[in-house]
Amino acid sequence: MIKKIGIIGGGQMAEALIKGFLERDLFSPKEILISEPVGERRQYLGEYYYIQTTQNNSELVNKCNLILLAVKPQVMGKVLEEIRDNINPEKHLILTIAAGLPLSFYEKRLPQKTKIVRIMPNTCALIHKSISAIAKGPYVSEEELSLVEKLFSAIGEVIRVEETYMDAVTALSGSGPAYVALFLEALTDAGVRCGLPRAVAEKLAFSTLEGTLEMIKKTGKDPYQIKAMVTSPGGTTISALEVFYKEGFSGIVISAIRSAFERSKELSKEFENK
Ligand SMILES: NC(=O)C1=CN([C@@H]2O[C@H](COP(=O)(O)OP(=O)(O)OC[C@H]3O[C@@H](n4cnc5c(N)ncnc54)[C@H](OP(=O)(O)O)[C@@H]3O)[C@@H](O)[C@H]2O)C=CC1
Ligand SMILES: O=C(O)[C@@H]1CCC=N1
Repeated sequence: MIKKIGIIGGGQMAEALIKGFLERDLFSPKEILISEPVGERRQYLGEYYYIQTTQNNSELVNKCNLILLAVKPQVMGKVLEEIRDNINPEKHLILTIAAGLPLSFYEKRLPQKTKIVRIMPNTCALIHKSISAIAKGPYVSEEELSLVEKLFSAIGEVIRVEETYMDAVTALSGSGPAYVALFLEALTDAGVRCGLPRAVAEKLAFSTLEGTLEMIKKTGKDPYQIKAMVTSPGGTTISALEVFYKEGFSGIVISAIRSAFERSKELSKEFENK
């Protein structure tokens, strides 16, 4: 059914997806066409992945029936204006990974009955460990949604959600790798503060995070139980936890993610008329 995928925007998420599609044999290089304005980047993508490249978005839409929009929300309005007249609702299935922009943003700018699926992956796509949430528009069939599920399985896990959850998904798992990286950085700095050489602190912090996640997965215990297992009466862990509780660690995490959630909602308003 899907003959060729056209990707608009050749940035880091697009590259992660291309890598996944090729590694899982979902497309051959000649079935992938990418549109990217920067010549150097186009050349890199073309030469490294042997895929076809263009700078012309409407030409890309004419040549492909599956279109993946991988540009920043700031330029999405302009891109939709460029491709609008080339979209055929019978032929095209549109996928978008842009943060914040609701399905209605695309519906307003594309021909009536265009089939659109909104997806929120994360950068762990680079190593096939993304979690991608997908939400479909009204004209997308079950078969088409299954196809999208299969495509995004190439870069990790896929979960179906209602569109109303997409801003929360973006705030939690879309932006999530940045929070985890920040926590790792803080753990490493803490080790350095306690006198460890940076390389040692980094190794301890990374392994601890990895081991804890693996242990939660393998034992089936929840984070509360794991925390209790580590916390000896009158010991070191409870001293640290006391500070986390006093300083409002969980409250900070919740407020930060709520802020990303609000920002995601704001984005659609900010770009509504662009
Ligand atoms: N980064 C992340 O972790 C995640 C990002 N997303 C979403 O994915 C989308 C892409 O993000 P990301 O890959 O990080 O961004 P990038 O900036 O890396 O990629 C976007 C690419 O689109 C190009 N571009 C700009 N204008 C046009 C145009 N008119 N036509 C074609 N291409 C164009 C940009 O070129 P130039 O550099 O010249 O502007 C750039 O190469 C965003 O909407 C983001 O919200 C979703 C989940 C996670
Ligand atoms: O920061 C952003 O807006 C994008 C969306 C999710 C991750 N990065």
